[in-house]
Amino acid sequence: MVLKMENVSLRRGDRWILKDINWEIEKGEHWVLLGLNGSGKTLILNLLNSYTFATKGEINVLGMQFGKTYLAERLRKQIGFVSSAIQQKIHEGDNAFEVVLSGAFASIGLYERPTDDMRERAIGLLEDLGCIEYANRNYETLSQGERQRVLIARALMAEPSLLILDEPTNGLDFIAREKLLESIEELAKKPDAPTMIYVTHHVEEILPVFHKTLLLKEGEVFDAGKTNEMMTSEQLSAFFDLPVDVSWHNDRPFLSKIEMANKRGGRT
Ligand SMILES: Nc1ncnc2c1ncn2[C@@H]1O[C@H](COP(=O)(O)OP(=O)(O)OP(=O)(O)O)[C@@H](O)[C@H]1O
Repeated sequence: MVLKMENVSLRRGDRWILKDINWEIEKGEHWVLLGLNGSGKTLILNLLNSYTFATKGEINVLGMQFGKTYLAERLRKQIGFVSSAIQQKIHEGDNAFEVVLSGAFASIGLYERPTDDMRERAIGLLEDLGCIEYANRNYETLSQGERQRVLIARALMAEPSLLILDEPTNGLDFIAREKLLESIEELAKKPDAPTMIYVTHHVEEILPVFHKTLLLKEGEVFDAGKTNEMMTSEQLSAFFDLPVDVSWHNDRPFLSKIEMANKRGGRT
């Protein structure tokens, strides 16, 4: 078991903004967390990041329970994060190599002296993610797509058991998005890959290696299970409260809205 959330709820004021979240992730699974804006995705990630604590319920990562402060540091190294929040914190002047190295210490910026093994690992990851040619460039000079690759390499430095990619294709053009998705797919297929959670609100970004999907709606689990069972026209029409049609191309789902005029004969 990699992650287990049991009846996790979060209250702010008199409102429950997460309600009874149950989610179990086994080793070797790759999951998508799909939800519309405001569905609670960031809240769940903040819980996993220990930025915030559950009002009710329990969270376990690799058998370690969250909320026990002495485990916070160890847990943080077990979970690799790629998110725009981290991107904004990267120090100006750090080059891509340094950004990747800092991942070994779960720090932003490099305060400790990296070992030769760490340097070698960082170079290997920069190569794997296709960013070795800009290893010496300052992070702030990189394009959005290049930055995301560097951040994924950084997140992998500490050899996490769980890697969370929070909307990694934000701000990427179509080509850059598809190229990044290709790299993520390659990464996920590796036998020593960490368990991955891909957080998105875009159905068409769901790669075939992400066999499991959790649908999050208004702070609650709408449904969770095999991706192909979640990605049906019927299921997603109920999820979005809107008649939609799911079609598959190259093992990836694509979503289109069903227009009222052809709704009668169009849906199966
Ligand atoms: N501190 C807070 N107090 C009250 N409500 C909050 C607080 N933090 C978040 N919320 C609410 O909880 C809901 C879920 O927010 P969250 O940011 O997790 O959504 P999200 O799924 O990440 O959306 P997006 O895709 O837009 O990033 C929203 O309605 C938000 O307004």
